[in-house]
Amino acid sequence: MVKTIKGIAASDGIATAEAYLLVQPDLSFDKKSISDADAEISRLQDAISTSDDELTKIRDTAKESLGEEEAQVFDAHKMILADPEFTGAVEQQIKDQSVNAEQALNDVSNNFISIFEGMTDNAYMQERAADVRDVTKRVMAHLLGVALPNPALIDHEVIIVAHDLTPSDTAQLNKKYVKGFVTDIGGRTAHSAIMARSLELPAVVGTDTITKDAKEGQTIILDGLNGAAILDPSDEDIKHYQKLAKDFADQKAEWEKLKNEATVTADGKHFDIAANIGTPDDLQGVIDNGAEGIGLYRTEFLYMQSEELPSEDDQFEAYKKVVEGMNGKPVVVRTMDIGGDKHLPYLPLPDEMNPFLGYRAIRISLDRQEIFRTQLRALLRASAFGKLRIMFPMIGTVQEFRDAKKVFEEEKAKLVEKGVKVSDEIQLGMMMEVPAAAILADQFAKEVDFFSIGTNDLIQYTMAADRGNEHVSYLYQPYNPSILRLVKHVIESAHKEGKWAGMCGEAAGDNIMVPLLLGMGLDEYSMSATSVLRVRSLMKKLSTADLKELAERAVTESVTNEDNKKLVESYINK
Ligand SMILES: C=C(OP(=O)(O)O)C(=O)O
Ligand SMILES: [Mg+2]
Repeated sequence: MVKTIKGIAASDGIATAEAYLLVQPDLSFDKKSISDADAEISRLQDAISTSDDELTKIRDTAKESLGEEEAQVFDAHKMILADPEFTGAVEQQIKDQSVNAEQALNDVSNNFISIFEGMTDNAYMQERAADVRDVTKRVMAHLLGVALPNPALIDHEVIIVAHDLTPSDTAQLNKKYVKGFVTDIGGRTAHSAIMARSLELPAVVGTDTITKDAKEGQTIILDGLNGAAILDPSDEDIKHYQKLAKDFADQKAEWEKLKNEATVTADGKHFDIAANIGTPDDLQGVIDNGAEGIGLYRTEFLYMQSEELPSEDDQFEAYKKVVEGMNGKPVVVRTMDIGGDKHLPYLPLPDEMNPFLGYRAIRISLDRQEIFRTQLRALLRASAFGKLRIMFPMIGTVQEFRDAKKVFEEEKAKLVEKGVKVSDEIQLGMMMEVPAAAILADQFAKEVDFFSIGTNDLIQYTMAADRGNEHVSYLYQPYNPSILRLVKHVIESAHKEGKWAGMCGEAAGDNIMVPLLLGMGLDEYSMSATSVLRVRSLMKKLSTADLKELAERAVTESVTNEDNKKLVESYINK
C-alpha cells in the first residue's frame, strides 16, 4: 500500500531505490547462570569468528569504495577480537562467574571502556574505547542472533533510512550506491543536511516515524524538493515523480548556462556568490558551479576525518590545495568549529547539558591554544598561495575576537621572523552567529575586516530553538523581523566602518531571503555549491533599487516570518 511520509526538505532532488534500514537493533539480554562453561565459551568463539569474517569483508569493501584510511578503522576492530587479553578475559568471566556469554562480554567490555576513557592524557587510548564499544556490539549481535546493519557492505542502489545520521555517518556514505537518505529527526541546518546538499544527495529529515514506517528492501521515492518519502509507490506515483525529476534536471540545465557569468542584478549591480565547502574534495563542485569564491571552508571536517589531530603539514597541504585551486579568487577559511553536533573521537569533550551552548569553536581554540596555533601556522603558510581570508567561529565578545587576533599576530610574527613567506593581505573576520555579537556589531566593525553572518546558529540562538530538533523546526524563521533586524544592523555596521558583510548560513541561498538581503546591501552570499546557479539566476531578475524599500518594510511593518514570506512572494510574482 502506498504511504506518504512527510518531513523537512533537506536537500534537493528526487531519487527512487530500495530502503536500507540503518537502524540499531535491540541488543538487550538477560543475565543467566550457566552450568556448562565450555558450551558457553564455544558459543562466544563462534560469535567472535563470525564477527571477524564479517569485519574482513567490510574492510575489503570499505577500502574499495571509501579508501584505505576509512577502512583502517575495521583493522582496529579485528585487533581487539584477536587480543587474548580481551577475549581471554571474557572466557575467564564465563568460567569464574558461571554467567552467559552476553553478560560476560558486557562486563569485560564495560571494564575496558572505562579504563580507556579514564586515560585522559592519552587521546589514542581514549579513542580505543569507541572501538571496543563497536566491536562488542558486533559480537553481541551474533550472540543474540540479530542482524547488525553494515553500511560499508552496501553493493546496490539504496535509500538510507535512519533515526539520525551524524556528520561522520554522512561522510562515510558511498555515493555510488547511496541515492539519498531519510531520517526520523534532524533539521534543515543540521550538519548532515548541509553535507547532503554538498554531496548533491536528496535528503528528507525530521519525519519522526520513517524508521517505523519503512521496511528493509521496500521501494522508496525520496522527494527532497518537497520533503516527502513515498513508500511502495504506485505506477502513477512513479510516473509523477519521473516527471518532477525531469523538470528538476531541465531547470538545472537552464541554470548551468550561467556558470561562467558574473552575478549581476537587473539594474547592473554586481554581487559575489561564493560556496561553502567542508573538504578540499568539494573544490570541484565549487568550480563546476561557477562560484566566485569560497565564503566558508568548514575546517573541522579535516579534523573529523582524521584519526588524530591533523599535523601542521597535513593542514597546510589541505589549505594550500584550496587557495591554489581557487586561482586568485577569495577563500574564507573558518578556524575549527568543534563542539555542538561535531565531535572528535580523539578529543573527548566534557558531557554537557547543552552542547550548542557549551564548549565549542573559538571557546575551545582559545582554551587549547596548541591546537589553535598549529592551525593558524598552517593557514599563514598557505596564505602565500592565493587570496586567503580567515574567520573565527562563535565569537560572542569583543575580547574573544581580540584574543584570537592576538594569537594570529603572534604566530604570524614568529613565521616572518623565521623567513617563512606569508601574505600581508590576509583579512581577519568573524562569524556573526551569536546574538550578543550581532547586537554589538557597530563595536565589532571597528576591529574586524569583515563579517560573515551564520544564520544557522544566529537563528538557533535568537529563537532559542535547537537547529537539529524537528519538534521546534517551525522556529527556524529566517524572515522573522527579529532576525532581519539583526542582519540589517550587522550589514549597516560593517558598511559604516568601510568593511564588507557576507552570509554563509543556509539562508544566503534561500529564494525568499535573497531579495531581502539584496535590499539590505549584503555584499557576499555563500551557500552550498549546488545552490550557486539558482541564486545567480534569481539575482539576474531582481533590481536592487526596489528591494531597498521592500527590505525596509520587512523590518518595520511586518510582524511575522509568514508576513515577510508573503511580502517577497507577492513582489516576485507581480
Ligand atoms: C554557517 C554557519 O556555521 P555552521 O553551520 O557550521 O554552524 C552558521 O551557523 O550559519
Ligand atoms: Mg555556526
